[in-house]
Amino acid sequence: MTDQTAAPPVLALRGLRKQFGPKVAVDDLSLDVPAGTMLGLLGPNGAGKTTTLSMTTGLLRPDAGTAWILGIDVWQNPAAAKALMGVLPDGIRMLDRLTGAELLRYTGLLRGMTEADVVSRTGELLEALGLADAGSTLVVDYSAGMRKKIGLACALIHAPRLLILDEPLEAVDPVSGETIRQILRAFVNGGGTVVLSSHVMELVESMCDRVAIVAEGRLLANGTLDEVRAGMSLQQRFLSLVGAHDLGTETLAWLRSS
Ligand SMILES: Nc1ncnc2c1ncn2[C@@H]1O[C@H](COP(=O)(O)OP(=O)(O)OP(=O)(O)O)[C@@H](O)[C@H]1O
Repeated sequence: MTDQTAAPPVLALRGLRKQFGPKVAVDDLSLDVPAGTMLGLLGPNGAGKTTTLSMTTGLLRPDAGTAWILGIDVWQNPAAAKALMGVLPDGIRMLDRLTGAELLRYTGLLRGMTEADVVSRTGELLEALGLADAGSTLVVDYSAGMRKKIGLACALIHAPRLLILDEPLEAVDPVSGETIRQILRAFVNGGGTVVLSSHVMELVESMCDRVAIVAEGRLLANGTLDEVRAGMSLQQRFLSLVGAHDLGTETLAWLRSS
């Protein structure tokens, strides 16, 4: 692990804000992510996680504020900032008329990699992620979990400094999930930095050393896993911050058979 106190943050978000019509999706959000750490971004549905990550990765222009990757302003110098990061977006259409291998090749060449590196890394990534037999299958014919894995492979192929992953283990089977955990741990142990969003508390608790919790576009907690948990489980802490939704006894009473 790198010395987190001395090194400048790999990712710095400052005053990010985004409004859709009357809805403020992200409201004055600032956050630092130190080098060599894995941050779990948590929040209930509609909290603003995807909107935050989209503004961080150059996909969605903020109304105010900006994001810096290793000191480079994503919105002033997008090409340089994007070269440093690998991104697994949520719900963005891939070029799914390509095969898995073609998609990786296209991504690698677009990233300026040499042909030889693209070929060797494509083979390694397909093998590591259990997609070796599906390398010549069109991505449109992949299952949801396979699409997630090929998306992750695309994010990794150019060996970025920062990975930004929206729900990286969603729809992924347990065997592949463990492989992805190992890949991400090795990436962080090698000095890389990861920001991932998830709804799975056990995933965040077992993998992340830092946690940020957002609700209604605002940052409610941010720090090391132990700081944020404050002596509770992450689930308890999350519910105490976000507010548990307690169903009354009469709600959905018609579902009871007797
Ligand atoms: N393009 C858009 N147009 C209008 N409203 C949007 C748009 N994108 C997001 N929103 C709204 O902004 C809010 C935050 O959405 P966002 O997708 O960032 O939440 P999230 O935390 O990623 O949610 P989830 O966990 O359900 O994926 C929601 O109220 C959503 O309806």
